[in-house]
Amino acid sequence: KGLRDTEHQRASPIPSQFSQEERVTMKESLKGAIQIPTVSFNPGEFNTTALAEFGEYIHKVFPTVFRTSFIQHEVVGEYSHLFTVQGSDPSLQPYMLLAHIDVVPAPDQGWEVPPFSGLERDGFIYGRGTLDNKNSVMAILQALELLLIRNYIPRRTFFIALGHDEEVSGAHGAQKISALLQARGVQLAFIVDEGSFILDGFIPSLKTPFAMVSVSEKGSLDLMLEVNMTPGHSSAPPKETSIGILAAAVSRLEQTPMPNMFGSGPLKMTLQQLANEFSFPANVIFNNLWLFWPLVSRLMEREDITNALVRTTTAVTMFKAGIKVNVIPPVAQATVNFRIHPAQTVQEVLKLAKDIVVDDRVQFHVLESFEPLPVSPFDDQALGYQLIRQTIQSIFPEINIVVPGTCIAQTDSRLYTNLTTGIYRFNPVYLQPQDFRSIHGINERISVQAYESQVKFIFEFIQNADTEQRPVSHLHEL
Ligand SMILES: CCCCCCCCCCCCCCCCCC(=O)N[C@@H](Cc1ccccc1)C(=O)O
Ligand SMILES: [Zn+2]
Ligand SMILES: [Zn+2]
Repeated sequence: KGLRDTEHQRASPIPSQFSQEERVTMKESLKGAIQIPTVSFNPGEFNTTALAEFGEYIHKVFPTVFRTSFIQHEVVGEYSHLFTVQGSDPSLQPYMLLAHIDVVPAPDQGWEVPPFSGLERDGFIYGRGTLDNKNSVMAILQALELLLIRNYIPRRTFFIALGHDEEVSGAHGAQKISALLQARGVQLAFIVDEGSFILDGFIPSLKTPFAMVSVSEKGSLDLMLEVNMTPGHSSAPPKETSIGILAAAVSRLEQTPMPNMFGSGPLKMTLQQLANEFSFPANVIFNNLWLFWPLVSRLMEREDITNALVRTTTAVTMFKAGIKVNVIPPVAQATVNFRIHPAQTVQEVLKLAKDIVVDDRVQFHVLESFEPLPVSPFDDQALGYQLIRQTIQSIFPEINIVVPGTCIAQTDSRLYTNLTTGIYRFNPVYLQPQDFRSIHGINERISVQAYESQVKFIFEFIQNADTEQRPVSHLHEL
């Protein structure tokens, strides 16, 4: 089901066709963005020189955006950017496009080309940020630049928010932009952010790619486990040390997965909507989840990515202990990162963790926590969701299916729940499992053609958001 334009729409939308010169310019602009190492290392620890340079760079490559009278540009939290694109029709509720300009570190080791070179090879642009998330930063501004050059004047106001510290929490960027807009009394129809893709090859029995728009997002709990014991000489050790006790505790956590929550949250809906895309007999199984759910829930546990969709995951990420080879260690500390399933809460996961460890000598310290995000509407009336569907249909006509999903990581959009209930996480880019591993990994890359499609998608999306919408019963009628 989807939305269809009415006769009130613009007489002729501007076609998403770009000249050869524009196509070369847009890919070169992306390469230039990749070459600026806007790395976030730790909360509050960024490459500020690169972030400042990035601010100057976007002025240089998108001059029309910066000189257009109905666009207001503000720098927030020193390095984040907020654009207000004032529409001509104040009766239409504004929306917001999100992306982030920072990237995770990328040591050269293992890369085919240096990670901040932005080199093009065999039709791909390589580098840190090509998928996460400078592709979106640049595609949003590029699409707007091209629309403005074609004298487009939007009807619906929209915001573009580019955070500079998403990779380390968003506290200085997204959170400040969110507070600023709230103080201005802004309420948004919807937000579109990173967090999902057109997925290809993630489910073995599903051969056709499908678009998954994440309508929810997992929460998180960072727990520090600590054991304190009396130090002493290693020549006469006690039966148990702080390291041994803590190692046993984290091992119990690793060996005892959190409960499988299949059936709660959006996953069941995702699979039901995908059911007819599977070949026999998987199509029968997914069409009859009421009968086969025990089998499906076990199948989902087999792969790490699908396992992350059915439960709260447990990852032991840091371990610190010991001060000298012949000293019984006084303290041992370990950090565990839980990603919380949308049907659970931080408190429930904390209790489950304590019930698994059951050792009074282990202290629990909550470092950071964030509840899972509520499910955004994805029905016929959900403007943001339907605009994404409509634009997918136009730019990727080969994609027959768009499904609601859950983002297994966290995005800046979680900091904007005060402004809207419609938060959609979707990048209009094909993603295969090896591409997924390149995000925060090595050899992150995007094809030139995929980047062009992303620009086209946003170019059409902005125009689609300006058309009057009314529900229609079937997507293929569009
Ligand atoms: C039935 C469908 C099965 C297919 C499922 C396939 C799922 C693959 C989707 C890939 C999604 C990739 C999402 C990328 C976004 C990454 C965002 C990110 O890394 N965020 C950080 C944010 C953060 C949070 C807290 C502290 C520091 C940073 C994260 O760690 O979550
Ligand atoms: Zn990202
Ligand atoms: Zn990331």
